[in-house]
Amino acid sequence: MTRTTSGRDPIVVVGAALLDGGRLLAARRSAPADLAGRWELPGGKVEPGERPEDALVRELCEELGIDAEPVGRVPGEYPLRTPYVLHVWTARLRPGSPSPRPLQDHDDLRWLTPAELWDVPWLDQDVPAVREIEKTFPAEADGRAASRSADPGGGWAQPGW
Ligand SMILES: Nc1nc2c([nH]c(=O)n2[C@H]2C[C@H](O)[C@@H](COP(=O)(O)OP(=O)(O)OP(=O)(O)O)O2)c(=O)[nH]1
Repeated sequence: MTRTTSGRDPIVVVGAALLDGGRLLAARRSAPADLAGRWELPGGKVEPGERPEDALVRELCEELGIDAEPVGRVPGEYPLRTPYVLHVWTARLRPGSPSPRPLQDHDDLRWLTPAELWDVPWLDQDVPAVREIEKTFPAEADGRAASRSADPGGGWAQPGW
């Protein structure tokens, strides 16, 4: 899946905060060598003319074999290596979807509870995005409601978290 953009426009990589039962899916990269062994949000590059939500669904199907539904955009734009920037979307499994499997780009998957969120070595560039996800992780899932700063006015829905 190779593509270019004209000029110096950034290329958007969509990453999924895939949530199920109050847990977040983390994926361990198997390639390239400089990223292998570190954990990321599954997803990939948006094709020219493709809607980010569609890219997310496509990438999650290709990489994990799942049928996912985007829920909403996590605030922020996170710089990766030039010319890429990471946009994060919350997502959930559609009813009847297979469970995720590491079909390409990854060699391990973990469902993380809020308490386990920092148990994996995330890619350095993903840490700010994971911090943003953490703000709206379901408070009821770990009993730390008072310490969280969910932003119901932020414009992204959280059903199913
Ligand atoms: N999907 C994803 N990629 C990330 C994250 N953090 C990060 O630095 N990247 C980098 C790795 C890659 O250089 C680039 C996205 O590559 P990719 O391999 O996931 O995307 P893709 O499937 O569309 O790529 P391709 O191999 O088909 O060309 O962004 C992340 O959290 N999720």
